Amino acid sequence: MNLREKYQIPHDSVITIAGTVGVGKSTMTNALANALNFRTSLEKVDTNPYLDKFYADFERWSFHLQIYFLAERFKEQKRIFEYGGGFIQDRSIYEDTGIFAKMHHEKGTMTPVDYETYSSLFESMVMTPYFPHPDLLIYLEGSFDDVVDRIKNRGRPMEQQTPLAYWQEMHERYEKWINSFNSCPILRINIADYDLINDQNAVESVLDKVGHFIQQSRKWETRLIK
Ligand SMILES: Nc1ncnc2c1ncn2[C@@H]1O[C@H](COP(=O)(O)OP(=O)(O)O)[C@@H](O)[C@H]1O
Ligand SMILES: Nc1ncnc2c1ncn2[C@H]1C[C@H](O)[C@@H](COP(=O)(O)O)O1
Repeated sequence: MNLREKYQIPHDSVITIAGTVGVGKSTMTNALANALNFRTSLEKVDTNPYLDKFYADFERWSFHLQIYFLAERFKEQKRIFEYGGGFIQDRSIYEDTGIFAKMHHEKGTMTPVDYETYSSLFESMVMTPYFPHPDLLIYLEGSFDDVVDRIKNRGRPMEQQTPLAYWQEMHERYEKWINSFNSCPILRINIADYDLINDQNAVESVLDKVGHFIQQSRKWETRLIK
């Protein structure tokens, strides 16, 4: 019996991993996809034509970057649909608007007109009955200090040059955002409770939680339909 069957995770599940920059989303995405034999939908940082420019000048590039991310995530959504699910997705589309666009708008690094244009595009593309939401959003949470250590250790130059206040603001916004998020079921996991890098068994403890959670959600759905 493979791990997907062992933990009763449906073969067509779409699981998205959310959380602040550096918390461990890509690591979790790869670990779960390997264990389940699922495909990954990863954020491609190296080929992003705006990201470096954005970190150097938020005001000039924030709108361009958000439009780029929206297009990329929609392309990925189409790919996931065409394969019929069985995906682990590195970051949800909801964070683009709920965290990044909102934060840059409120901090004055995205103009009100650009924010309005972006938000109306997002609303008409994503917040509709035609947009398939993931089966589960795994929210990774961790202390600010641990997250900053991980950003430092990873060493992406553009992130090293960004003031700590930016990451602090984002960390606080994530906590508020997840408390009011309701677009799909959420499973919260604290990064202090597992270690995917040094502990071979850690992925199975996550799969165990995911399996239980999906079974519970499906029971609730069945009761609601009846
Ligand atoms: N369990 C862990 N323990 C220690 N370091 C970790 C762990 N998980 C991830 N990391 C490291 O933290 C950094 C950020 O992880 P990453 O998965 O790239 O985060 P994200 O995709 O959320 O930005 C990477 O250098 C990664 O190797
Ligand atoms: N929507 C976004 N707006 C601004 N910056 C973003 C957005 N989505 C991702 N990013 C940045 C943050 C990081 O520097 C890289 C990759 O994110 P990560 O959380 O490390 O996977 O892109």
